[in-house]
Amino acid sequence: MTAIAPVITIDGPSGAGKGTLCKAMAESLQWHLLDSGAIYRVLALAALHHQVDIESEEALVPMAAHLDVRFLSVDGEMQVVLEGEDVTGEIRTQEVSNTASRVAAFPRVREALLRRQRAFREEPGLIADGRDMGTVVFPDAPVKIFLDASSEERAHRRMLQLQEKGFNVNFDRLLSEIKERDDRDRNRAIAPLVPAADALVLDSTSMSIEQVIEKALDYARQKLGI
Ligand SMILES: Nc1ncnc2c1ncn2[C@@H]1O[C@H](COP(=O)(O)OP(=O)(O)OP(=O)(O)O)[C@@H](O)[C@H]1O
Ligand SMILES: Nc1ccn([C@@H]2O[C@H](COP(=O)(O)O)[C@@H](O)[C@H]2O)c(=O)n1
Repeated sequence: MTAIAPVITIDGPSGAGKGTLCKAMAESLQWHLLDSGAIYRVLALAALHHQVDIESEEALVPMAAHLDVRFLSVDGEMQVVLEGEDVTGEIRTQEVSNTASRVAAFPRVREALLRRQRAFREEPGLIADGRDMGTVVFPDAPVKIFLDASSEERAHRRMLQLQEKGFNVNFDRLLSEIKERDDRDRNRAIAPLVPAADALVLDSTSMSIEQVIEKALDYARQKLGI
């Protein structure tokens, strides 16, 4: 029998620090990385580019099934190529974030993207970042972490991140967008954002990035016996 590669799932709401944690864990363990949110973002961008009705599940499903996307690693950073075009920056806009969470609410869209996500599971192991990694995509993962933080702290982190990139941002607007996206992700009928029953819930509101990484790595190593 072939051994199946282990997976560490990191789920949680927007801005909790999942991407930062996953990148650090993948580097430390030298494992593969899946940014599942980027897949939903690419689908949203493709729909916007091709003027596909984002309210139509019927129209989105074939797009999801045939998405021409490649994830490349360039100098240790993920580069996203959609239909031959580098869209790494474009998938991070507010418009794409909001569209992604709308298209992600359709059951058949999620179904169409399942196999693509599971294909990332390769030796020596996978760190999977998302909303339903531990509950739906990799329910058999030996290590599951649900990373949380208050919505105010997450909006504050996002504000600093955008300011560092030179954007002029409004805290109240960011907070309300975060709450709106959380609400949609938590209350959708399929694969809602909830901690898996066997996940370690980590509230990072008052933790530094370094503390979160240390705690998550200690937990994973102890569970995996490595
Ligand atoms: N514990 C922490 N304390 C302070 N800032 C943090 C912490 N963790 C992450 N950050 C910062 O918060 C911002 C958002 O983090 P990150 O992109 O990792 O979140 P995310 O959960 O992946 O968000 P999304 O789901 O929207 O992609 C980044 O600028 C990151 O450096
Ligand atoms: N497993 C996932 C991952 C993401 N989504 C949806 O995509 C949006 C963007 O995700 P980011 O992690 O890049 O912020 C997110 O708001 C979710 O609606 C998802 O449903 N499942």
